[in-house]
Amino acid sequence: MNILIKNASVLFFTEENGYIEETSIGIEKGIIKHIGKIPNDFNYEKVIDGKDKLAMPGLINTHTHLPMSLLRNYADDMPLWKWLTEKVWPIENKLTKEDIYWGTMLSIAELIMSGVTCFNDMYTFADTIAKATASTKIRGNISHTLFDKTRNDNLNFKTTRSLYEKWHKSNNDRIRIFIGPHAPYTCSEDYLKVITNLAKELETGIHIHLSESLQEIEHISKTYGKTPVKLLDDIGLFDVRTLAAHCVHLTEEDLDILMKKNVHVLYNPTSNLKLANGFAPIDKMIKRKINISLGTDGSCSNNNLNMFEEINLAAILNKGITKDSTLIPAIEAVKMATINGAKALGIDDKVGSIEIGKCADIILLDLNKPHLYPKYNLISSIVYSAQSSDVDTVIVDGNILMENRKLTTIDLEEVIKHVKLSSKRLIKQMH
Ligand SMILES: CSC[C@H]1O[C@@H](n2cnc3c(O)ncnc32)[C@H](O)[C@@H]1O
Ligand SMILES: [Zn+2]
Repeated sequence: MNILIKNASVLFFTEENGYIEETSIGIEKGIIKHIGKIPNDFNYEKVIDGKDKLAMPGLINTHTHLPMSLLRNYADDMPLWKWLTEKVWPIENKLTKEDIYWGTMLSIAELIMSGVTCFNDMYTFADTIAKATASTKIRGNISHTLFDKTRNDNLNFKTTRSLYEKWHKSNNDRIRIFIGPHAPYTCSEDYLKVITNLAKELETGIHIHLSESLQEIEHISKTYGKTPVKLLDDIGLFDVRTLAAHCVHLTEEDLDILMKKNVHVLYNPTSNLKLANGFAPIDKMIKRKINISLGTDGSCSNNNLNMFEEINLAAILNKGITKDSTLIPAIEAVKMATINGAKALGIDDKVGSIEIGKCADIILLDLNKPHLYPKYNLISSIVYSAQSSDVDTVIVDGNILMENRKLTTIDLEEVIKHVKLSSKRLIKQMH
């Protein structure tokens, strides 16, 4: 369906900055074909009135565990290791394929309703996650989590290979498959080497948790006599595109390695705070021009998938930590949630900004809200004042997934019905 977004305030990026311009966007076969003057012969089936609307690139949530919304508010106020081993892993062992499906559907509904057009996920039953992604038409980068210590996985990579063959670049290239080793403390050195070779063979990337807690640093130092970053570098893992979630505890040498090897850091401020892991050295990463994108982590450690909260937190938290009010400027926080995520995933030629030739992954915010007046600076409005419920319309690949806050590809009542059944059964099984 061709769409005309007429006279909206539109957010554009420049290399160093960004600006807002009142203009129109013509979308043809899922692609942004026109910006500004729309040619008279442009045929469209749908007009979206841009009055009091801000059009911006869809948000990219670069670190999720979608099925974990089933575990929302199940395990709180605990440190990471206790949280994983005493609460999360025992209940995850009880999850069925159906639970995974409905938990994922619940998360995708939440993502779309809060302006996310693309996610980067890591979980088991990834084939089921891919099915939910395909049916809802959201864009998703998916990895099947691999462990060979602590928990056992299929060490022959059968699941990862078949996931890749079935889904990589499918659904008009909305779905891509990465390899997902869980972390340096749950995967052995040899296993990580084989994983690196698999990523090279499949020409895809790696999504991993890295240097998240002090306990991880101590454990890896005791086992290998080096930091987790140095361990992965020595293995050669960074020779393939690496998306590293958290990166809270880093030495200067670690930071230099991440910079040299173009590792993409997935920054999860809420999760880092809630699991009491600390503050990632974002200022030092910025100085080294390391690409930083934002993520929520799963809904059991956040406990929502609201990227507006992460944008706000990224901007204000780092000012407080460094006592430098210029760090991170509003536009930089917005880029972390959009174009930087696209760069991490290697799809910045397709999405992440509103430009002619890119896919139409666009969201519209309703500006006619008390907390968004006056409109002195709409980039500041996004970062310091907007709420996820201001998202009115969501377009992915030219498909309208939400209009006037109504989901078009998800029956939310049905999803909630199944989530209630799954959560009741799970809690019974745990007692
Ligand atoms: C079974 S697939 C993914 C695996 O990762 C666990 N997980 C979720 N959040 C975190 C985190 O912040 N650090 C480490 N591991 C995490 C999740 O519970 C799953 O077991
Ligand atoms: Zn995680």
